[in-house]
Amino acid sequence: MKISVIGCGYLGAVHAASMAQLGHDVVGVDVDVAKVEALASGSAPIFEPGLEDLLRAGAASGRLAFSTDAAAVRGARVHFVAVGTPQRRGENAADLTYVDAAVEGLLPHLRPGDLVVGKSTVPVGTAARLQARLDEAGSGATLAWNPEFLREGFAVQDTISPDRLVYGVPPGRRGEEARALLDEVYADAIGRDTPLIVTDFATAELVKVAANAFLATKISFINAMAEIADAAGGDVTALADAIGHDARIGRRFLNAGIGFGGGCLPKDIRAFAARAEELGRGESTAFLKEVDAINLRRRQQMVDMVVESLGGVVYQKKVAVLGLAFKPESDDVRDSPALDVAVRLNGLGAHVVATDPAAIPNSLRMHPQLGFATDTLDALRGADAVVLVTEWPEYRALDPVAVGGLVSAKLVLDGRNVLDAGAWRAAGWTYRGMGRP
Ligand SMILES: NC(=O)C1=CN([C@@H]2O[C@H](COP(=O)(O)OP(=O)(O)OC[C@H]3O[C@@H](n4cnc5c(N)ncnc54)[C@H](O)[C@@H]3O)[C@@H](O)[C@H]2O)C=CC1
Ligand SMILES: O=C(O)[C@H]1O[C@H](OP(=O)(O)OP(=O)(O)OC[C@H]2O[C@@H](n3ccc(=O)[nH]c3=O)[C@H](O)[C@@H]2O)[C@H](O)[C@@H](O)[C@@H]1O
Repeated sequence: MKISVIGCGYLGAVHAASMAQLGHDVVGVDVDVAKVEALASGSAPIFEPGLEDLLRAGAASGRLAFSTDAAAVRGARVHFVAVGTPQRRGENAADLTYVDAAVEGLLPHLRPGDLVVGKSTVPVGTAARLQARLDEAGSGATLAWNPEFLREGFAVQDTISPDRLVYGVPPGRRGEEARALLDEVYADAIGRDTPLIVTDFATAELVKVAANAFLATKISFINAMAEIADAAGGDVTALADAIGHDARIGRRFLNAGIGFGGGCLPKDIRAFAARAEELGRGESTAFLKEVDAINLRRRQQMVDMVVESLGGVVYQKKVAVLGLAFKPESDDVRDSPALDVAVRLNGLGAHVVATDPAAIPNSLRMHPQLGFATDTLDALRGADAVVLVTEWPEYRALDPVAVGGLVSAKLVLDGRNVLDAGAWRAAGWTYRGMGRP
């Protein structure tokens, strides 16, 4: 099937390349010229494991193309909208201007029977409004909402073999046709056991924000427990292991530390709460404000721990910051807790030398005032404190004995609770985690 993907960022680039991998003829459209040039030449503009291989394979097969020209979508039967829905400046609500512009840009090129599929994360009510716009313009096209649950770092595998699919479709015959087209799109992605939920627009939109709100709540819950463990002298890691054995709770997303970031969880819970307020149901999502508040204060708690461990003064102390991306296996620094900690320490006058396997270029663009080292050992050399804030495998694997000889003081602060405290202490280090004795 011929497919177009509007918006080729973290979501759209992977979606386009994966759809080509599944055998479709795909054109990706983006307004960013540099991004389109990179994608068209088979080079990934973002760090995402496996993406570059798919881009090359897609180009070689002739089934994957990219363009800045909206008219390139002509002839496609299904059009995925994957543009950004960032937080509106100075507000909590989502900015829908890109989604609206993408749909307006599609209108002149749609043929009756085409399917426009929303993938972006939007406030509930958006799909109904966009279907009305398609109808009012006389496009003859149908809208479906097919939220995306991929995780950065696993985006390709999550797209090629999703753990579930959700279709929000209009009622009646149009909905049946939409479902049939989406089934065709995903025919090779769906295993026999892949759960498929076919529902209305509002439910599909809500499933997405509810999922992210639940994940964010789980993380803030365990971070609140970490605060109590710190005050009472308990170990949040053992606590998470213990409660995680209860299958009703589960161990995943119970890792305490400096909290969640990225281009989605933080802005999605804020937009959800803002939309609930518009619907007169602000009290139903009031807890999300607490989830956000717990999350945001973890960053300062980490900074306070560094200051305290350095005797109250960080001015001109060399602090090696391990990690900048909001999570490992990504170069994404949108709302990154790790980068935030580095910036706050720098603001206090510390001589920050930050390192990250993938996120230095994005961090440098946003915060050129920070010091950077591409080599981990260079970052560690002469450090008065080592602060681990993104749990890349190479940082978890550091040998405390070997790196002990590089630093000025053997002080390590583990913002992700991933280091073996016993091994670091045995090598002569002062180790401090978050919510660990
Ligand atoms: N990043 C992720 O892991 C996931 C993101 N999402 C959602 O997907 C949406 C996109 O997110 P990201 O890919 O992370 O954002 P992004 O910022 O990386 O990508 C958005 C892309 O859309 C392009 N764009 C903007 N207006 C356009 C237009 N009118 N025509 C063509 N292209 C246009 C931008 O140039 C940019 O390349 C958001 O709603 C997000 O919440 C959902 C699941 C996963
Ligand atoms: O809507 C989205 O964009 C996506 O948002 C998240 O995916 P992602 O942002 O890629 O990353 P996660 O793995 O969810 O991690 C988010 C943040 O939570 C933090 N985290 C995660 C787990 C944990 O136990 N503790 C914790 O602090 C991570 O370090 C990271 O900063 C969701 O997991 C995806 O399902 C969703 O599609």
